[in-house]
Amino acid sequence: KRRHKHSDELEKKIQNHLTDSMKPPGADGDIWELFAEEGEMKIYRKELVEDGLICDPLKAVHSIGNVTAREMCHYFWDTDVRMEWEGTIESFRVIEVPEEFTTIIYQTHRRVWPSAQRDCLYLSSMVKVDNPPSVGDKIPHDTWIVCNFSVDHPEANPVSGCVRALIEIALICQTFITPPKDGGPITRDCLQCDIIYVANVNPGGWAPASVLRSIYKREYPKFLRRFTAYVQDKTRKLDI
Ligand SMILES: CCCCCc1ccc(-c2ccc(S(=O)(=O)CCO)cc2)cc1CCc1ccccn1
Repeated sequence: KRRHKHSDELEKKIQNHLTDSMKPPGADGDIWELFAEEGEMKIYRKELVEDGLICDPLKAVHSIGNVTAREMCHYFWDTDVRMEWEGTIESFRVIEVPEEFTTIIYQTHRRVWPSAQRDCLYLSSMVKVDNPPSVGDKIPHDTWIVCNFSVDHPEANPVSGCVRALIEIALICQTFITPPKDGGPITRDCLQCDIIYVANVNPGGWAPASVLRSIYKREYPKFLRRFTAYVQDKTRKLDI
């Protein structure tokens, strides 16, 4: 059961995301504010201040065609392509690979004046979910999750001057297949991928509420637009 130091914590977090994060916003009686909407993409936030720090939880739901849940999670998890879609990190290093689809990453984010620069040290794991809860009456073909959460590590060797931000993030993707009416083969056009992205970021130290909230308001929609477009582009049939 315990494959590495963080196995138990990882399992618990994945279970929590599958029960809590997969509920549509508002189902849990919580009041989510819809703050960005573009087509199928809807981004919700809550205002949360902990110890005087802005820790606004974020939840985004999206649905895109022509890709599978595994492709979405692979490109989100795979550090080989991280800098191709991530716009806010200045540098990152894979510190340790505890097991095949689990890495421990140290990354620094671009500094946002007047706040101090932030860094993150987190475990990132990609897992296929066996018995997913089905949302509504659609039956998913498969469900994948990437779970990123802050951990400690002796070899982080942090950049001096950085304030350590703490993150709890998950990308949960489900593939839905609509076979062609004429009984023909299943192609990419039969695929739909439903996406849930939840992010809880504690900035780790003081930053003006107005600065933080404007960063989140700008960066999350940009990230979801850019990342989903990136995966659709990487998986598109090669133009012959
Ligand atoms: C003064 C700035 C304080 C916040 C700095 C901060 C901290 C953490 C994060 C962040 C955001 C997404 C992830 S991830 O989804 O796991 C992907 C891998 O990188 C991990 C970390 C970002 C940012 C910078 C602000 C910001 C907010 C949203 C989106 C992008 N940038």
